[in-house]
Order: sequence, then structure tokens, then C-alpha cells
Amino acid sequence: MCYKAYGSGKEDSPLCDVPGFENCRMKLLRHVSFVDCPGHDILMATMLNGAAIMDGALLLIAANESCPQPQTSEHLAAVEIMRLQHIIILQNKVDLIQENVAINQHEAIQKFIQGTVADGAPVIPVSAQLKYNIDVLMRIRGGVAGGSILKGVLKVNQFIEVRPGIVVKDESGNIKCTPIYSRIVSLFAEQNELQFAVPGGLIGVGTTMDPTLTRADRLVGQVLGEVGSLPEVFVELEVNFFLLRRLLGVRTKGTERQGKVTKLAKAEILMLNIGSMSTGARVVAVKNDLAKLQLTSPVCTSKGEKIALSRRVEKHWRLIGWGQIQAGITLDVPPCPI
Ligand SMILES: Nc1nc2c(ncn2[C@@H]2O[C@H](COP(=O)(O)OP(=O)(O)OP(=O)(O)O)[C@@H](O)[C@H]2O)c(=O)[nH]1
Repeated sequence: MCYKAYGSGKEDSPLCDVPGFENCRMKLLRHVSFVDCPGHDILMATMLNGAAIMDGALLLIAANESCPQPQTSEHLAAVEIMRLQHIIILQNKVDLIQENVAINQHEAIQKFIQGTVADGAPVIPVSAQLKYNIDVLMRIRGGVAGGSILKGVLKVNQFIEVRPGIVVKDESGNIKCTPIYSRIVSLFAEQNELQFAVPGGLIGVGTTMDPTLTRADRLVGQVLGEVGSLPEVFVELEVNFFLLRRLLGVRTKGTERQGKVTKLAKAEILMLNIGSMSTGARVVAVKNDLAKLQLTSPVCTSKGEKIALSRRVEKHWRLIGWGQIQAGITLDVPPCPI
């Protein structure tokens, strides 16, 4: 799936301009409204009223003045009070200054926002009057997924899916998942832009996904890979397990037995770590070293994978053992629509 921003004059379902999809129509998902806030200090209350309904802010800084100006500090304070977390800083009027002045001011801006809610926000040099870089601003960036590659190669322009994707419960309480389909638009390791990425280290995967999907760690523990290559999505696992004799890292006095790990009990709740996914699980059956575990959230994994088992002991999740997936119940995943 890909996303594009158009002015409100555009038809609701324009034709897609991605090569290969020219005959597909796009679907209108969201309207974005811009509210102009007065910069002058006597109009601060008006600015605050406006900020109360906003999801994000563009903070304009004039490039031909020193930074910070008193009103800029005040506006940034308002952004903090209103807890706006999506901020883009625009260094405007760059047409009026030399490049070295712009670079010096960029550094001053970085110093100014350090430790504030705007720390790490992109600073884009623009000229509103000459429309310089306005296209960069208008290009809504897709979501970025971060993680490590377990096997294979990821390439720019590759079509990918994320599993389990969007998980919902239907009216009867049954879990349903819909994988997210997308395309890789960029790959990063540290600050380096890559054309392809291989296992080892942390990779940032820029995608065409709606950024609200990747925000606030919503996709943590999900698995990303080439369309059609990912393992199944499980809602129940059958594992053969091994329990530790004692809890690790717990001090026990004398011959006290507090630290002993007791057997798994039917209906007890455990926490499982499977790959990078943590999920709760209810023990539905135990026989010798085999246990059936009903998962609180579905997990994309495969038979043979190792899992860590934790139990809540005195308000903390403590490692009590590990296991290996033998079998399980999988969800029917709807086929890729493309
Ligand atoms: N040279 C140059 N002038 C600009 C640019 N952007 C805005 N201006 C000028 O700056 C002046 C102020 O612009 P406004 O858009 O009224 O600024 P504002 O921040 O909305 O001002 P308030 O409404 O008082 O908050 C105008 O004369 C604009 O023409 C730019 O990129 N380059």
C-alpha cells in the first residue's frame, strides 16, 4: 500500500502513479487541516486555543533573525504544554541569507531544541516565498520499521508484508489478523542509506505504510518480510518445555525454598518471549514436559522456534524456563490483495 498527499481540490479517488499500478484508484483516508497560529505575543491565548485541537505542529523560525526569538521560545513551550509530539521545524526565508548563516542558525536551532519535546525533530530549510523545499514538507513520510534481519535480504522497492499486522476481535471474541502490505522506500543502518540489507545489526526500513501504524511501537514484535515468505500466525502453541529449578537472580536465605520454580499449573498466566514479541499466555494443558499455551496476542513464528517462559513472582516477571514450539493452532491469514 502507498500513501500520497493531495490538495483538497483533488478528486477523492485519483489514479495511482506508482509504475505497475496505473490502473488502480487511490482511496481517500484522511483529511489534514492546517491552522495558522499568530506569532505575536499578544495573541498567545489564540495560539493556545488552536493548539488544543492539533495533532502536530510546524514551528517556523525566520532564518534572517537570531534563534531563539522570545516568541519562538514561547511557542515551543506551548507545544510542550499541549503535548504535541509530531513537530517539524521550518527554517524559513533562506532566500535572504548566505549558506554559512543558514548552517550556523541550524546549529543554534539544534541547541535550542535540545532536551525539549522538539529534540530530534527534522529541521527543513525552506523559502515559503520562492516555494523552495515546500515539496519536501508536503511529502508525507511513510512509517519506519526498525529491527534486525534474521535471514535473507531486504531491498529498496521490494514489496513486503508485516505479520500478524492489524489484529482485531470480532463480535464473538475471535481474533482476526490482517497483514500489512507495503513497499520498502529506503533502508538505513546507523546514518548510512543502503540499497539492500543483510542480517546483522539494527536496520531502519522506510516504508509506504501509514506512519500512524509504526508510531509508538505499535508494531513491536511483528515480523516483516517479502510478501508470501513469512511464517504462520499462531494463537495457540504446543511447546515442550524445561523449567529452571530455582529462580535466577533471587536471593534466598539459608535453606529457604522461596526461590524454587514450581510446576506449570493449568490456567495460570505466563509471559512468553518469542523472537522480539512478548505476549501473555494461558496454560490450557500440561502433560509431562509438554504444555499447550493459549496466546493473548497472535504471534508470527514457526515450529522449532525457542521461547522463553516467565512467571509473575512478587510483582515481577521472572524467567522460569524455556521451550521449543512443536505445533499449534494458526490463524487463517487473508491472501495478499495485490
Ligand atoms: N524573503 C522572504 N520573505 C518571506 C518568506 N516567507 C514569508 N516572508 C515575508 O515575511 C512577512 C511575514 O509573513 P507572514 O506570512 O505574514 O508571517 P506570519 O508568521 O504569519 O506573521 P504573523 O501573522 O504576525 O504571525 C511577509 O512580508 C512575507 O512576504 C520567505 O520565504 N522569504
